[in-house]
Amino acid sequence: MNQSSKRQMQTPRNLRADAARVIIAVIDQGQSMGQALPKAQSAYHDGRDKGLLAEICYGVMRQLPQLDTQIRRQLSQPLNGKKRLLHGLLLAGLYQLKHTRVPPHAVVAESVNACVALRAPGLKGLVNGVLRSLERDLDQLKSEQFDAEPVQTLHPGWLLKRLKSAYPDQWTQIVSANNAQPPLWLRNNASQQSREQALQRLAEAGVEARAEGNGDAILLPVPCDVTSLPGFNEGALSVQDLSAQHSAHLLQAQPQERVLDVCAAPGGKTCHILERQPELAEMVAVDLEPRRLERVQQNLDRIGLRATLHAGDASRPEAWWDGQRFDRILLDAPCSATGVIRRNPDSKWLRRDADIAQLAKLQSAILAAIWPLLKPGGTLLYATCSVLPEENVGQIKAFLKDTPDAMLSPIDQQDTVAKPGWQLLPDAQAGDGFYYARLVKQA
Ligand SMILES: C[S@@+](CC[C@H](N)C(=O)[O-])C[C@H]1O[C@@H](n2cnc3c(N)ncnc32)[C@H](O)[C@@H]1O
Repeated sequence: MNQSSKRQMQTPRNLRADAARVIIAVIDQGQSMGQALPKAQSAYHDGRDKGLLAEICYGVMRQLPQLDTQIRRQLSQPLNGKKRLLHGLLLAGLYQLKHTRVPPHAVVAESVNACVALRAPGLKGLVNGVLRSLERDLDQLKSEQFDAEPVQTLHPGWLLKRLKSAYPDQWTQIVSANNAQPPLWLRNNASQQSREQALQRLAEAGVEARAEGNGDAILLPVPCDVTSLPGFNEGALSVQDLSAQHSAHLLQAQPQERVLDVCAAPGGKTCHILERQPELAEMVAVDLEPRRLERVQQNLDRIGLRATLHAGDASRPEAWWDGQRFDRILLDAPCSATGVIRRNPDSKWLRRDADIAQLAKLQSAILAAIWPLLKPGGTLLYATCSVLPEENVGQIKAFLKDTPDAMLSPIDQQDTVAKPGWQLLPDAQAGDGFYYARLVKQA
């Protein structure tokens, strides 16, 4: 038995203590929620506990600077070193008081109990005192206006600067969409059922749902456990944001074509392309991370689809490419994910300004390395879930300038060589922030 299992046997399991550990792992140790949260959730069997743990941790990430400011004011000295987890516990406590329906007495009692699980029973009094004092001032805390813009807007200063410069008229809209809870979007599998049939089955199961746009997207206004939806386990439905669902429609794969999906994991777009065009000659999906590629296989298995998977670096195709060119390529490039902050609020605190130039460099290296894999006459769809021009319009403009056989295939009338691509901004009622540019190789 390892040290951490021994420790867990000696101390009672406490959901607030686990939330504190996840929060501190993200804000102090730079782990993503995607790494830290599933590990913590695996200790719970009840879906409601898993859900509450996720709600608290994601909520704290969304509201972090305001919660942090309001807690620090209560402390005569910061909780550092061995006491640091208690700071995470107070962040979780204040989030619950301000933003959830958990009764305040339960928030305080559970947080005080968590001190034992966090091996700090001597700090029960401090946690009790701070949370009770915050509870007394709750109305004032909820409506407080903060002088510092990063605290008021819940965004780091470097990102605000970039958003203001790129979107002088829309940045406040972007910021408020980033701070909202994202809607739950499903993708209907057109090879198994029509969207109308899907809506009928959902209605029969008592699930409120509506279709949006001309594609496969279905909006669930009330989030639920998707695995219990009719057809989900058989692959008739998948979870995928509305904006991400444009990729298969824009790529327009045809029967007997060879298609490459670069940077494919966890495979949402690979599966959608196959659902819309089941008669491909071959679908090849590549991702750098072998463990993430396992997720692609799991998604393919659930839906009953097949693809050839390679773990490899997209900027070095010589290591995995068999030399046969592709008719269509989807390049869903690694990016800042600034279009999906509402789904990954931890990214606001994990990313740094300097990452953007590094990412833009990687994107242009991948584009240049992948372009030779496209047949003459073939189509490459470049996609990111970023809203930053350096990764999107700037990237494609430079590529078109440097690549004589690359031509823009406009997505709409605004998509021109002077300002190539289609930039979607996050919308509280609709899709994530996304960018698409479609390029054709001259025959
Ligand atoms: C935005 S995600 C892709 C999402 C995916 N297309 C989907 O729809 O489910 C970006 C992916 O790029 C992968 N990646 C990052 N750098 C890479 C590289 N140099 N070569 C190949 N894949 C890379 C990451 O592992 C990650 O899975």
